[in-house]
This record gives sequence, structure tokens and C-alpha cells, in this order.
Amino acid sequence: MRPIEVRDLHKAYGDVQAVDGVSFEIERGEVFALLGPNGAGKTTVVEIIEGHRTADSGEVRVLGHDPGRRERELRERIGIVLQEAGFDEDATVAELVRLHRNLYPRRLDVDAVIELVGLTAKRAARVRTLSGGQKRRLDLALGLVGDPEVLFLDEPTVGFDPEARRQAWSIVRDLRANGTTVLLTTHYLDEAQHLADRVAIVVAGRLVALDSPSELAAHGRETVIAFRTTEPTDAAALTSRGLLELLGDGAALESDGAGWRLITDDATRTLHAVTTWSLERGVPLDAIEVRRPTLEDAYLELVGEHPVHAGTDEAVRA
Ligand SMILES: Nc1ncnc2c1ncn2[C@@H]1O[C@H](COP(=O)(O)OP(=O)(O)OP(=O)(O)O)[C@@H](O)[C@H]1O
Repeated sequence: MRPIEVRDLHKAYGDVQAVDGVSFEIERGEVFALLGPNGAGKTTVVEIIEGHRTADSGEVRVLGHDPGRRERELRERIGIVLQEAGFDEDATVAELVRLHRNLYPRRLDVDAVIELVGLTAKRAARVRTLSGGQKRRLDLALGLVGDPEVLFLDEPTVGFDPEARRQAWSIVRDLRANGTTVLLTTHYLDEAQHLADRVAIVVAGRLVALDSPSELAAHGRETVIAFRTTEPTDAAALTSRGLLELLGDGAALESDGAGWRLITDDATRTLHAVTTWSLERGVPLDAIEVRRPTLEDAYLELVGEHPVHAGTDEAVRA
């Protein structure tokens, strides 16, 4: 038995098929990341696994239990770190952690957990006086204090400064080393790349990819050539200046918002084509870079290939 087993999960809200046949299993001590665009169905999947929503069909087991039954024995063995937990703003950090600790039979030391998340200096501060990032650290402390076997992390580092982020990553790695199973949702692809043993990409309620970050990154193409141009900036302008003709079939041109990426399986030829084009057409290239594809490259490619939900997003949230 694996700590998390999900089989053929379906969930609709009115016309929107939010989850459309999702299956996966998570191993003990594995960090498993769910990625996908806004509205893809990640929260719905996670909340069904947590027992906070009911599926229309499919089967979910967490530590062998059906989470929909909300049994105390299961609740005591899992930890949930929500994006906005909403706790008593007048309590102090230490009071809240202690209160939370009392809900669990397996407990970590209050001060040790506060130290772990880097809030020792704020131990006696009231929650209301904490910064956004400090509140998120407190969320993490509350999720950890019951020494959970399975930990759910929902975008755990939103609002963290870079140092706090690294610290949170190191906490997650230590948890994994101790055998904790972690289900992570994040929009930070570098976070998934750093932390996750496996990544599942959800688009329009379906899993479109499930693999290790490095396998996903290698998805199909070999190399990414990234560059910026001071101008022109839109694809039509690049095309009208003949870049695509020079590239031929061997490379795909994509915008990543800040600049351009060419994904190619023939780096030498593509690089030659781009630099020739730049010199001949007098379009200076900024920050040109040749690199192995990252998880982000693969993600953008995969999500681009799959249409997102056609349904409206106007249904009222329960
Ligand atoms: N309670 C609800 N009532 C109606 N529709 C809902 C409800 N919850 C979610 N949806 C819809 O289901 C789809 C999936 O939503 P979900 O919150 O699971 O996506 P997500 O992948 O977590 O998105 P995000 O990255 O924005 O958090 C969306 O189209 C959303 O509008």
C-alpha cells in the first residue's frame, strides 16, 4: 500500500469538468508536485485527497483510509499547510503552535518547530503583527507540529523572500529524508525542479505528464537557445524579418514573455541560423543563452500543446 493512491478521479462543477480521470500513486518519502495553469483542477484534486471535497467518481486512499470519511485516525497522521489558514490574529506564534500541537498524538517540540521555520525572534509576537511571509512560515509550522506522515503543501513559499524560500526547501528535503510523503502544489517551476521527485502536470482536469523533473525537462527536444531583441518584439515582426524561414523545421520559436526561446534538437544549426539572421538583418541579440531545457521549458511546451478549459469560470465557489 502506498501512502497516497488516486484512481480515475472525476469531479464536475456544473458544466465545468474540473477533474477528468486523474490517477496517480505517491510513494512513501516521495515529494510529488502537482503543476498546472490556473483553473486546471489541482486544488480540487488535492482537496478531495485531503477529504475536504467529495469526488463524483473514482477512488482515493490516504494511508489506506478513505479521506472522505474524515476519520480522526487519519486526520492525526496528516498535515495540511494551506495558503490562507486564517487563524486567531490575537494569539501569539507560540500559543498557536502549542494549540495546534495538542490536536495530534505524535508531536514535535514547539520551540524546535518555531526555530525550524525561522520564527524564533517572533515567538511571542501576535499573529496580527506578522508580515505576509512570516504568516506563511507560521502556516508551515502548524502543518509540521503534528509530525505528519503525509504533508500537503499548497503553494508553500508564496511571499517568501529568497532566503526563506531556500530554508523552506531545506525543511522539505529533511522531511523527505525522514520518510514523510509530501504532496506539493506550486506555480514556481524552479521549486518543483528543486524539490520534487516526480511532477504531474494537470491541464483541464487531466494529467498530461507524469515524470521526474529531469525526464520531463528532456521531453523531446535537446537544447534551448534563449535570446532577447531590443526590437522587434512580436512574433509577426520576427517572422517578417525571415527568422522562421532560416530556422526551417528543426526548431520551434516561442515567447516566454520576457524574450524568445528556440527549442531545438540541432543546437549548432539553430544557433548559426539565429546569429546569421541577427547580423544580416541588423537585429541585435541581447542575452543570448544556450542551455539544457529546464522543467519550465517543458511545462510551457506541454501546457501550450493542450487546450485549457473551455467551460466558464463564473460558477460560484462553494
Ligand atoms: N466550488 C466551485 N464551484 C464551481 N466551480 C469551481 C469550484 N471550485 C473550482 N471550480 C472550477 O473548477 C476548475 C478547477 O479549479 P481548481 O481550483 O481546482 O484549479 P487550480 O488548478 O487549483 O487553479 P489555481 O492554480 O488557480 O489555484 C476551475 O474552472 C474552477 O473555476
